[in-house]
Amino acid sequence: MKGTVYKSTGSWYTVKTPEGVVYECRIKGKFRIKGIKSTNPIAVGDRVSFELEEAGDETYGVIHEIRDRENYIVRRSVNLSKQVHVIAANVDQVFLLITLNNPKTYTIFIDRFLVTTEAYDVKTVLLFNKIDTYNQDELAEIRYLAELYRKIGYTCLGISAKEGTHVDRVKEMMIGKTSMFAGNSGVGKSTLINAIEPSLQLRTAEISEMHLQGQHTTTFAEMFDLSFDARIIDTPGIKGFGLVDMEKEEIGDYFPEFFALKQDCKFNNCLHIDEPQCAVKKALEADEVSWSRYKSYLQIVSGEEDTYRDDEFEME
Ligand SMILES: Nc1nc2c(ncn2[C@@H]2O[C@H](COP(=O)(O)OP(=O)(O)OP(=O)(O)O)[C@@H](O)[C@H]2O)c(=O)[nH]1
Ligand SMILES: [Zn+2]
Repeated sequence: MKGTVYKSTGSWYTVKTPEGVVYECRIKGKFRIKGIKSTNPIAVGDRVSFELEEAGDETYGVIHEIRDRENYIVRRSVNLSKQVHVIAANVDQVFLLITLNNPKTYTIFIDRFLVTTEAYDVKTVLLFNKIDTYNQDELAEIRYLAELYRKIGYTCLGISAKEGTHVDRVKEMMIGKTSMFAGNSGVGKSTLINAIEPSLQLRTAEISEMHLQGQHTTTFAEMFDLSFDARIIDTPGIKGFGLVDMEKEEIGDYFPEFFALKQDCKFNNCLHIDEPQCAVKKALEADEVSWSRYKSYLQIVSGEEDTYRDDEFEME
């Protein structure tokens, strides 16, 4: 039998067949996924094959095969330095929620996020939320940012999760796909998800209670079917994604507008910093590449940790 993993608790996996039948499954033997060392062999979103087994009067599935992943997103493991935790696999798109204030989303945060999703090969849509609260100047700033990222190739949309503005357009983009929602705490992820599917009560309250107690309980991702042929993967408490070891030379490739110019740089391993005849620097001087993007790039290449970085990229 074949199915998709909707939930995992570590030892049990909830698997749903294409017909919509749900089975609790275990794993048989060891699974090694090429190229990564992860604490969990199977993640939410994985497509698996399993066989049913009987134990007394209980029936459960035994997973014996996992299909190649289209992509996957990881979080660095806090305790085991080289190991990562796979948050989700086979993600069609991530919606990154951005607000100008309450809370402020920094462009370095957006750019770091986009580098990670580019590296994971996951499509990202930028949603500028809370447009109902902005004055003319702030709206102009949103328009400027949206234009900047649109030019690079990212879909951008201004929304109000609270008032429902453009929520229909977000829903349209979700049809037939598996989506995730990310962004700083307080940008409106839960409000948006509730506007998209009011019947879906996500674990928001549960998480804030956890915060109050100051516990760092491991929270697991979970996939939900929505009422309009769409799926979401809910990952409580995750604002951004962790990135596994990336070479300096690689980072520029995850800035699509830099990557497009790279072939015109004199050196094919150009870091676009001090090298002569660099096409990216030339484009920068000509205002064809954004300075704010370039600044983010320099910061990421230098390995500088911003003060808020670890918070942003780990579990809360
Ligand atoms: N005015 C306005 N307020 C909004 C909008 N979206 C969310 N909010 C408010 O912003 C606050 C935070 O929203 P949440 O949906 O809890 O944010 P979140 O991203 O889920 O936050 P975490 O659970 O901490 O990650 C709430 O008070 C919401 O009512 C919006 O479009 N306009
Ligand atoms: Zn260059």
